[in-house]
This record gives sequence, C-alpha cells and structure tokens, in this order.
Amino acid sequence: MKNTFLETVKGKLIISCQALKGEPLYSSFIMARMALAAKQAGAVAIRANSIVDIQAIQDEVGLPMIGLNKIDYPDSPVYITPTIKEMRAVASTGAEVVACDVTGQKRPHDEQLVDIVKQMRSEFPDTLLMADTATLDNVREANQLGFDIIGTTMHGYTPDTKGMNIAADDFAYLKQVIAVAERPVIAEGKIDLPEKVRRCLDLGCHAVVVGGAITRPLEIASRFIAAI
Ligand SMILES: CC(=O)N[C@H](C=O)[C@@H](O)[C@H](O)[C@H](O)COP(=O)(O)O
Repeated sequence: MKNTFLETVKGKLIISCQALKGEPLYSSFIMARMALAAKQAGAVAIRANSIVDIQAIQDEVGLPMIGLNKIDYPDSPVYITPTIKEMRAVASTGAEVVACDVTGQKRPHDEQLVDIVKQMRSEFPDTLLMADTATLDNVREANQLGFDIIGTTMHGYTPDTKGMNIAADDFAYLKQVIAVAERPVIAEGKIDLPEKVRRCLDLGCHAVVVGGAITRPLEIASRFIAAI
C-alpha cells in the first residue's frame, strides 16, 4: 500500500505523545488517551516512543505515526532508535515513519547509519525514514543517505548544540535547514507556542511536531510555577 504520510501531514500539526520511565505519565494507556485528545483537537499524526506505546496509540486513534524507540546503550550517546534492532521493531508495528538519530555520533556496537538505511530499504521499502538531526552537517548527511524526512529534533540536545533553541533569532537556524535539506523538513523541538507553529509553516516547513508543550504536564506546570 502506498505510504501517504507526507501528503497527510502537509501544512499540519503532528503531536508527540511521550513519557519516559520516571515521568509522571509513564503509561501506554495514558499515551493513547493523550493521542485521542490530540486527534480530537485536529492533529493529523502522532509521534510516539516504544513499541507498546505505538501499538496502544494505533489501537486507540488509528492516525498515521512517526515511531521511534529510545534505548540507552553504554557505548554510545545515541538513543533515538539507535540500532537496526530497534529500527526493525518500530517498522514492524506498521508505523508509517521510523525516526532515528542522525547526529554524526558513534552508534552502539559501531553500527553504521549507511548500513542501517540500506537494510531498512530492503526489508521495509514502504516505510519512510525520518532523520532526527542537530546541525546543518547532519542535514547534509541525511540528504546523502536518502532519508525521506529531515527533522530538527536533536538541535539543542548534542554537545555541539547544547542549549540552543530553534526559535532563536526568528528561527534563523531553521531557515538554513530548509535551504540545505533536499527532502521535506519537519520542525521539532521546543516549539512551545501556537504562533511558533504558524511561523515554522510560513517559513516553508512541511509540518511541525509539538510534544511537551501539549503532552507533558510536568513541563507545562513547571513553566507556570517558574513565573511566580
Ligand atoms: C531530544 C529528544 O529526545 N526529543 C524527543 C524525541 O522524540 C522527545 O522527547 C521530544 O518530546 C520531541 O522531540 C518533541 O519535542 P518537544 O517536546 O520539545 O516539543
């Protein structure tokens, strides 16, 4: 069946529903309900972490999904769908898109991204691959490897970009990403206001992912508390 994810999300909002172990909402049941609220509000796709959460959300809302699997390995800082094992597991759920780290950092067991992409293309030819990048060099690598979607997910979360914010200087970095990317750009990471979503789309992003500002109540409540 043709993968229509990119057509479905064009100019629209994707909501990320994620809670890691240790976070107050850590529960597939709750993530599925978060996804239902997202759907009722008008989100056209969901981004989710872990096989159980992806499946629970698929059952509850039936929206297209960007799936990932965060795993910490002792020999690598890469944690978003880091190895072929997690890539396969996420694709096997039927998620339309599998997202993985493309930050140029060493992967677990020294796996090479070029091999992972090649393997995924042969095993899951209909699954789109999203590159979670942090820098323009990462975007160039994603272009070269033939990723289908360029995400800005890791901007601000690598040693080189620590503390940076995609919205700084009227999205100056995002403008460069759009200029360099050879595939549709999905803006993601610290987009915490509706006006910012609008701006990302006006600048030429294909779609926008918002997570914590909608689905992480601890983060939302902390912002209010910090204002006191
Ligand atoms: C850096 C990293 O691990 N980002 C993760 C990627 O899936 C999620 O924890 C974020 O919530 C997601 O990217 C959406 O971003 P925000 O929650 O800022 O809207």
